[in-house]
Amino acid sequence: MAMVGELWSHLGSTMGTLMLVYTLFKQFFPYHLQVSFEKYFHRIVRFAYPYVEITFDEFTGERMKRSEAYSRIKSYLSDKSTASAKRLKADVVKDSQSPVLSMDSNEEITDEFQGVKVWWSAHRTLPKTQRISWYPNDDEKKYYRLTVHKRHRELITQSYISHVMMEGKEIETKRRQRKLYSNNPSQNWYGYRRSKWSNVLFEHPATFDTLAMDAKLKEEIKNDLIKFSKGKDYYARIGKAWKRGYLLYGPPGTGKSSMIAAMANLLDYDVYDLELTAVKENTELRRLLLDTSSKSIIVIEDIDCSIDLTGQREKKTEKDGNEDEPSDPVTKRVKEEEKKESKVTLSGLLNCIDGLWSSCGGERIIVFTTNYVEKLDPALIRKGRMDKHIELSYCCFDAFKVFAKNYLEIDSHSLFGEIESLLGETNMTPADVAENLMPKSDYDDVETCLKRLVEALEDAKEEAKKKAEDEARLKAEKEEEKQKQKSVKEEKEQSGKDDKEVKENGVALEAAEAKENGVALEAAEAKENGVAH
Ligand SMILES: Nc1ncnc2c1ncn2[C@@H]1O[C@H](COP(=O)(O)OP(=O)(O)OP(=O)(O)O)[C@@H](O)[C@H]1O
Ligand SMILES: [Mg+2]
Repeated sequence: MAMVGELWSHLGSTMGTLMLVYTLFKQFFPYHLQVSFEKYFHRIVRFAYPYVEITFDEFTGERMKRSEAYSRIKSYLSDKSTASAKRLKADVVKDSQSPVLSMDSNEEITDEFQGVKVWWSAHRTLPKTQRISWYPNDDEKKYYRLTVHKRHRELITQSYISHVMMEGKEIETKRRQRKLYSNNPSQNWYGYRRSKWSNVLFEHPATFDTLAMDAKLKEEIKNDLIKFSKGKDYYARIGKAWKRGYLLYGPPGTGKSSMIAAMANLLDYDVYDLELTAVKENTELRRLLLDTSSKSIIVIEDIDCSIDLTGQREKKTEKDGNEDEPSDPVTKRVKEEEKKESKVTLSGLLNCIDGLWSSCGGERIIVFTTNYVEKLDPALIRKGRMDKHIELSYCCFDAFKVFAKNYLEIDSHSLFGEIESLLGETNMTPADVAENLMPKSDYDDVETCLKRLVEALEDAKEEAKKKAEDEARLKAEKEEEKQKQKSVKEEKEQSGKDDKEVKENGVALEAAEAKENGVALEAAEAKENGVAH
């Protein structure tokens, strides 16, 4: 690859002559003549200049999002510039060891495509007003410029640029260190850091080989993921956004987070760990998701704790709020505003998962985890949103064998039979099985570790039995208490009935007596009247 100095030799004698005229004119003519000459000179140069220039800015769009084209060109050129550019910049670090080199500002290199020569240069423009600051200037603009002869315009715009983008992406993918992102609170989104996500290198060692679970289920999940990652054309053909949702549920310590790490390692994806409680509202959530890259897994852990799924939490906060309601109307208003602000609603989340926004930006996997699947709103986990529901449960014998292989490097042992039947009788999480199997000192051999597990399983079985007995006793006591209360109630009702009868009888007696008395009185009166006549 030749240096860009060659570019000028291609401009030919016309440009050379023009430059010479310009220099002479500037030296020998007075200033007021220079000004009007310069105007015409630039027009002539533009007319005679036989090249097309294309600029690629580092940031584009209203939201000043980093341009993907810029990063791809950077990767593409870094390969080329390592061999030819004189000033290089070491800015990205791969495998924490080898720095990745790229072309420094104002450096230029040439490239060749189908026999056509093109020139690339890196630029940086500084703001007009300089200010003293510790931080890099926000107004600083970086860009690459591609220069090519006019007659190759079509080839360059139609084929060369796509070739650069594709190669650049491939180099990026090969080189990139996978990252684990976590969302920043929105007050940190602007200003110097200007980032919605913070990241660290993703170095979780879990893989599907180290994941202890049912072998058939494991294979099924792996195939599902691989099929998804290769499904670009398929998804385009059936008219679906290229994304897939997984719901991982099960008790604590059954490997939900480990499975997410294994998924990322299998597919070579980044992980975005989205903390929903730090997101104030639906629009913020949308912005966060728009700012994720393709080939990524977006994770919302413990989804049941992160969002008001049923409306109950909302009611609860309102009730709580009433308890210490401020009397001052201004504070009350501020509190109300705050309450209104900190809300990501279920519908907002659903919209982000499979609304129109969700299709922006290429392949993505969304994973929700929960310990309580029954608490989740069916709308959230219906197929199409969470396409695959995976239950991670207590350790089975298949899962134990994976641990035995990984932790103790054994495929069989005389204690395996006993362990298998104990695992069938009692519930122990993979996390607990792993902890018991792990050698605790250099003196712990295979036998010791397996025996420790057997003991732990027996203890767990005993405990579970005791717990079941206690529960049964408690249930029986409760039942007895209920029966007692029932019979007391019945007795009371009975005695109430008796009282009523007594009362009713009393009233009837009184009525009969009154009647009798009334009749006697009337007879006496009639008699008296008769005597008088
Ligand atoms: N299925 C498994 N395979 C391999 N290791 C496991 C498995 N389950 C648990 N572990 C081990 O137990 C530890 C805890 O597992 P993990 O964090 O994946 O559980 P979890 O299901 O995400 O739990 P929680 O619901 O509390 O978040 C991990 O460090 C891992 O080593
Ligand atoms: Mg977890």
